[in-house]
Amino acid sequence: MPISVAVAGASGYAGGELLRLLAAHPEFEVNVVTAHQNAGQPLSAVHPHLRSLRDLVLQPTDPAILAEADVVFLALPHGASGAVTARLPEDVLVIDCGADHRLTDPAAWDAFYGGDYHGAWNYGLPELLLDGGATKQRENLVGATRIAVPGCNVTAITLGLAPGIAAGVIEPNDLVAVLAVGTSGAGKSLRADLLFSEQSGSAGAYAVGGVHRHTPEIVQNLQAAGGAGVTISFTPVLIPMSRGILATSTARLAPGVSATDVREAWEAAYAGETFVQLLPEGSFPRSGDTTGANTALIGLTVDENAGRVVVVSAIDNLVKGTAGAAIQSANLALGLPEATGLPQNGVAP
Ligand SMILES: NC(=O)C1=CN([C@@H]2O[C@H](COP(=O)(O)OP(=O)(O)OC[C@H]3O[C@@H](n4cnc5c(N)ncnc54)[C@H](OP(=O)(O)O)[C@@H]3O)[C@@H](O)[C@H]2O)C=CC1
Ligand SMILES: CC(=O)N[C@@H](CCC(=O)OP(=O)(O)O)C(=O)O
Repeated sequence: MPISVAVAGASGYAGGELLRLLAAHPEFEVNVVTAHQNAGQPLSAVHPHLRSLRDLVLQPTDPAILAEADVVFLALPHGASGAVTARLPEDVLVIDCGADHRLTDPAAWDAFYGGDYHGAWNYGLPELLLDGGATKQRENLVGATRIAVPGCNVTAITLGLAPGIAAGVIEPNDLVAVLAVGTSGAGKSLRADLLFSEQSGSAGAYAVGGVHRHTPEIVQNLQAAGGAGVTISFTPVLIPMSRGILATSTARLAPGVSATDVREAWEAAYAGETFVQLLPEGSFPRSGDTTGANTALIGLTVDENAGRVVVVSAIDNLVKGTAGAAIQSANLALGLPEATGLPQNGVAP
């Protein structure tokens, strides 16, 4: 018997990517898709690329409709999922791609989001190192019934820096990250600043100066990895590409640490991981190397003059940054092999 799945927010970018991956998953069957303004439309009207699901019709995002499924994926705007999740039965596995259940600190929620705080859920980043690398987050996901998927910028930076924090080879209090990000990260809703004529041929920083709402989530993750007193200055730069994130993160070397120690820390962190891969010294990923894949690629070196570690991490924001992480976490929660239905290979060019 296939596992019955519902996707809320199915007309958006994250919802569409969930559906593309779920349609290729051998254990899941998508039976319910919901939307807001597009409710009543055939799915094929908003996602003409999803041919195998063309007979589905978008329904209103009503918890009673979603509760018909065994597994519910939510891809709703921030603040919209809390009210829905409160009305879903305990025995339904719920995976929220929004921010509503990511933060453990209500004060951080108030400061960066505002509105009702709905509490933190199990965090959907299986490869996240915990407690100095003693364990990883995947162990907490087995059997979970409520999972909060990370923000995409958060995933790129966390996977890049956590090994150095966990191993104590970088200083946690002087982290800097600058990210080139694609426009699909902003969602599908109409915004004048995202028009083709505004974006094409130009790059611009946004949420500059420690105000991006992903900041407390990154700090939360790196503290969980073992860093005390984590501070990070993080600046996203919107560039003219539809998908992808390329994060360049740097950190001061801890005293007495060599370049060999650094590489060994990252190698140990990701040895055996299917979806997080460290590239050889001298190789750095391009965001396009991960397009369509649930893969994070990491390039690493030490800038000896500056005394800093430089980590370049690439993900597809809609796959490892959202929909892929959601399905990887669902696989773990349900006791399925973690990589089931998830592509390691991307598309190129
Ligand atoms: N895009 C990305 O790269 C990433 C997104 N996420 C998260 O995933 C979630 C969805 O993002 P994304 O797909 O980009 O956004 P989109 O704007 O593309 O899609 C939003 C979806 O939510 C529906 N919706 C809008 N308003 C409401 C409402 N009030 N109640 C119920 N449904 C509503 C929309 O329906 P309709 O179109 O019919 O109005 C649409 O299906 C967000 O929480 C986002 O932060 C997380 C990581 C990365
Ligand atoms: C281009 C752009 O606007 N990108 C978004 C990324 C959104 C994301 O990663 O996810 P959540 O919204 O779920 O946190 C941003 O920087 O806020």
